[in-house]
Amino acid sequence: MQRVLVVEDSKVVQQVLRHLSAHYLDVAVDFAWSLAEAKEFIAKHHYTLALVDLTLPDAMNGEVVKYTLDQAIPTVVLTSTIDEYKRQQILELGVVDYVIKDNRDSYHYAVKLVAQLLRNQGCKALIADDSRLSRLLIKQMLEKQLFDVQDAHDGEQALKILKNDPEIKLLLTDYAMPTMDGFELVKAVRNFRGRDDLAIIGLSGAGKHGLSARFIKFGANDFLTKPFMNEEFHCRVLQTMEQLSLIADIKESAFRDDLTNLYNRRYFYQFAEKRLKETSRNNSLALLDIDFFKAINDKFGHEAGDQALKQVASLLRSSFKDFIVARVGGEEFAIVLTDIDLDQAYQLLEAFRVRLSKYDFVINGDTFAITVSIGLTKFQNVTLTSAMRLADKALYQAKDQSRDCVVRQN
Ligand SMILES: Nc1nc2c(ncn2[C@@H]2O[C@H](COP(=O)(O)OP(=O)(O)OP(=O)(O)O)[C@@H](O)[C@H]2O)c(=O)[nH]1
Repeated sequence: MQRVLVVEDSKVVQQVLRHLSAHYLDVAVDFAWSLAEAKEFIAKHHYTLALVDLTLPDAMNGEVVKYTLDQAIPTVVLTSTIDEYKRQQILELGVVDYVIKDNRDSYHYAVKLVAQLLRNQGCKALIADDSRLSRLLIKQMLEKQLFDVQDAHDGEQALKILKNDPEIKLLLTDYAMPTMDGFELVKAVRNFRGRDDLAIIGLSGAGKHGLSARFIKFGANDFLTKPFMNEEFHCRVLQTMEQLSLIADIKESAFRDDLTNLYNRRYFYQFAEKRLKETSRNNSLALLDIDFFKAINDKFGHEAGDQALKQVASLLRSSFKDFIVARVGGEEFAIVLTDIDLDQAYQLLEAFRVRLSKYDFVINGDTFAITVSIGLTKFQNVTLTSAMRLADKALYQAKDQSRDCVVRQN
């Protein structure tokens, strides 16, 4: 579990940071007023990151920063003033970055920076550069941002690594390299990894006019000229990764059902088509429909009906953790059960049906029961249309029989 420590002695600033953390950080956050209190927290918990004020009543000269770094906690510094000397001092300590507290937006920036760093943790990055020293320096800078970093000494090696590891999310590539230069690499990579799936930042020495535009035209997300300042590097990488995260969030929410947060119909159809192409896998498809749902709406109100749908979704999610569950209609759900045979799928669905029928739905003080009818069919070597037709036919048979049952069609 990720955990963040914030150390700040101003009541007002701490309040603002609490508010922003609750909004942007989906992890446990502890707030300390002083170095002494920070030490107590650190003795009790493991922290992924610290956001600390440089000057505290019991640590006037940045001792808190030295302490968090000594404890191997990546640290972002908050400071009210900065001059070149102080900037050098802070950076030499080895902090991730510093934020100047000169307006309300700086707190916003600081918390969003922490949020992106948390997302970077465990995220894979690749450096392609023929200079060993350059690779080493960039590696250190990326590791400060919590990336898991690999490196390649030329374009060909980088391409091979990228082909074998779809989890790499960031590529930093130099322009001039033997065997395959940065442009060729970017062009080749874009054939199989899109801009919103892999971020690419082009790098090159100063004075190479026009390289930045060409890098971007070939498919890079951004460009940096060497030598770059620490702050510029961090800002560019963070902004690029933030864009990638935003696109991933938008894509994710486009595939989710608003009410239940299960996958929606659109996602289900895309996923199901993909799964059907993997002909060697043993799959089943189930369509599940709540019985007499209209009566629940009529008796307890539409709002209670919504709550009931949410609870059914939550039971489905916990019972079919290893499988894809989607809400495909008002009170209709689809499940693709992968890598198990039809008999095993039947047993799982039957167990769910019994579990649900015994569950007490308590909504606004009313307690009621819900049952479901389920149609099941094999999901292999068929078209999606015919599998859906078969599952639907089985579902109608279940409704015709007695409801509250599972019917399968081979
Ligand atoms: N509260 C709520 N109701 C919904 C939602 N989507 C669909 N419904 C209701 O679900 C009900 C479905 O009714 P029917 O198709 O007649 O089915 P049923 O009452 O479940 O009967 P059987 O399926 O035959 O057992 C309708 O009253 C819809 O208004 C929703 O998002 N929220």
